Amino acid sequence: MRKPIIAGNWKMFKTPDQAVSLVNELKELVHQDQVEAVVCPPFVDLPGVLQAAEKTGIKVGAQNMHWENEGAFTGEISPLMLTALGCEYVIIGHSERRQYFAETDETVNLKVKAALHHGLKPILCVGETLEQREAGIAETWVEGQVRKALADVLPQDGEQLILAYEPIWAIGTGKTATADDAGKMLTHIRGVLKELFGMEMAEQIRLQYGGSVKAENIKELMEKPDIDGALVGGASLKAETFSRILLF
Ligand SMILES: O=C(CO)COP(=O)(O)O
Repeated sequence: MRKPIIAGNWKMFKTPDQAVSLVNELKELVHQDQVEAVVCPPFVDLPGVLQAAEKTGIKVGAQNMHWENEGAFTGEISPLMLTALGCEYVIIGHSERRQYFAETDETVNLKVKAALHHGLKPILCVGETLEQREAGIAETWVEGQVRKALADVLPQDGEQLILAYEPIWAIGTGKTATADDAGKMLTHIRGVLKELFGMEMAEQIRLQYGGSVKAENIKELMEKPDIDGALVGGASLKAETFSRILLF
């Protein structure tokens, strides 16, 4: 049985103080362990959030990282730095990173491998544009992203992996993919994972949907057999809205 995992991607929102307040509010509202709750604040918020989240069951992740341990890479953060803080998760290959910061399938692959090597759980993001969906190539495109991101990843590392399908046209637009479309894509992705990692491992990997997830649509999404959770942007920025999603 895969434990549901719902993660909040706070993107470039919340100062350190605001981030700690949000976790404190959240922990008052959410007392359950049926769903794994993760928050992914900006880097500078991580120490405070990790401290506030301690012993609450709320897990913490970063939104990105470099693949090298250290080096002359101005402005970057390494996996060693994240593990030293006590981070458990790291989002990799979010479409905003691919679109605005020139991340490629190759760098995403390097980051996924580095995260696994350091014992960080990658939340690997994939998803198609509206043009690709309308051209009928969404499945082929997303499958290609999955295969390239996971090239040379060992099957036994599969259980650390979370994979999030986020159609770009559904992010921050209020347009959610229908539960049927999201479920269908994630079933397709699990099929690819079966081929890459074997049936048994693929059945353990948790798959998320992301893109305008809110309290009103989470239940229907979670009813799909291959949707094990969600990656939530806007609605994760308020304790009230995020807790309603977590308590779906
Ligand atoms: O990009 C997302 C999460 O990573 C989704 O963002 P929204 O929930 O704001 O659409």
